[in-house]
Amino acid sequence: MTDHILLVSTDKQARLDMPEVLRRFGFQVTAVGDGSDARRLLSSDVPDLILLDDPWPKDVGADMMEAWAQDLPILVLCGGDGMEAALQALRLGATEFLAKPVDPEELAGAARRIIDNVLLYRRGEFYTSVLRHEAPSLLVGESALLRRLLANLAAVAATEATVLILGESGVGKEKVAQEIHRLSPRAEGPLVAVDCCSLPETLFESELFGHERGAFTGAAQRKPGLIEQAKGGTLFLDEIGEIPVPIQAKLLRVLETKRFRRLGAATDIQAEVRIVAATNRDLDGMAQRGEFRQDLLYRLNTFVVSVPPLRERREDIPPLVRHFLSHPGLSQRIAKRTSESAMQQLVAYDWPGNVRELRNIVERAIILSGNKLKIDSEHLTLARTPASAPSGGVTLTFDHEPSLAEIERRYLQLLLERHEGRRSTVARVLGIGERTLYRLLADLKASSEQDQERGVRGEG
Ligand SMILES: Nc1ncnc2c1ncn2[C@@H]1O[C@H](COP(=O)(O)OP(=O)(O)OP(=O)(O)O)[C@@H](O)[C@H]1O
Repeated sequence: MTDHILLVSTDKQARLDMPEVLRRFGFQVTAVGDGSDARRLLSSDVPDLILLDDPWPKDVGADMMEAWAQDLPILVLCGGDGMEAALQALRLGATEFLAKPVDPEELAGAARRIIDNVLLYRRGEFYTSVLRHEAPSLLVGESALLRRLLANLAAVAATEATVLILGESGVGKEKVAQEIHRLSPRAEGPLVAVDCCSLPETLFESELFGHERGAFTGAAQRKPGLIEQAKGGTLFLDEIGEIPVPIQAKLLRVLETKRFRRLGAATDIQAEVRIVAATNRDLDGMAQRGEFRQDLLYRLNTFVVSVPPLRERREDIPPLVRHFLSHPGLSQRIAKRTSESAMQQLVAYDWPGNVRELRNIVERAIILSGNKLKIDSEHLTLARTPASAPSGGVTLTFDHEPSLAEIERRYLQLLLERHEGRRSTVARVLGIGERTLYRLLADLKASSEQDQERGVRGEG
């Protein structure tokens, strides 16, 4: 197929001669004398290259050049004293320039090279995107809801839009963030995940934005923050509802201006990141109570992805079970299957702890079934559904006089089991914030690692 060049030149003689020369090298050329003719032609036909002759027409402004350069390669021909024009053209996105007078062969050679390069680049882009999309999704499942979710993810991944992921605890919000990153043009860059719940409030700012040397006592070195570490990639802010209000204002500035400042710095830095955030909290309610900035919420709401709870997409349960059974970390390298009745039980269960709970149950069943190939109902330790779960009293029994710390630990374990690890619910029952609960859980984890006795011995 003949490659098509659009020549834009105010020089009438050039509009006659140059197409003649280029045609000899196998190009098809259309010549126009001003920007409006060029625009008209571009609205109906897409050339492979724009050849822009200096001095270019008065009605070809910077905006027009930039718009052209977005879609098409531009080769600029500049006069002996036209260096300034050439540089400006390059700044606006032109691909290359040649100084006049141009040797016909050199001109044809440059045009051919540029067109071929663009084609190669576009092919590369196409196949990369095909491969990326054809690689199995990180999100396992076959339900219509999940397929719709994946289609939304693919659409938003291609853009730079900020995404807010909503959903119950354990539903797969972090997996969704990973999938957005994987499908995005930033996939080669880093994905930096920040658990806003676990970052102590005092460290939050310096961790996120970094600090200069001497910014505060103990800041012996300049330290880039997580935003900088995510440069060229994606910054995933998990549990964004936990961000302290003063930091929310600074984060809003990053979203609005793409700029931020290290602690103790005098100048701004460009934030070259795409931000994806997630929460299981009701940010609207928080905003109404003044716990979350309305303007930040407004910014985050640009594109909202809601991940449905597992009980609303039960078709995903069998493929997820198979996925976890074949997970090398979990399967102990035995290809296990579930009995029909076990699978039926799993599909019928309500999964208040969502996919995380399913994963835990499968993990436990793998262990409990020992060397048996088949996982049966007896290996499933499904909790009582919330409807049948005790809602009121609690009895903790000890075979000795417990310390206060022991009682606290046991009670936390009980509540976690009862509420399927849903931190927000447990925090509400205890009347504390999720951040405080997180700290208690970290202590619990540390002490239960030392404690060989597992599980809850007493309950109401
Ligand atoms: N569709 C899925 N396919 C495969 N694994 C999944 C899927 N959804 C969730 N998981 C797995 O379930 C577990 C919980 O998922 P994840 O951590 O993404 O949930 P979350 O919604 O971010 O939880 P939280 O609200 O507690 O932060 C992880 O082990 C994750 O790999």
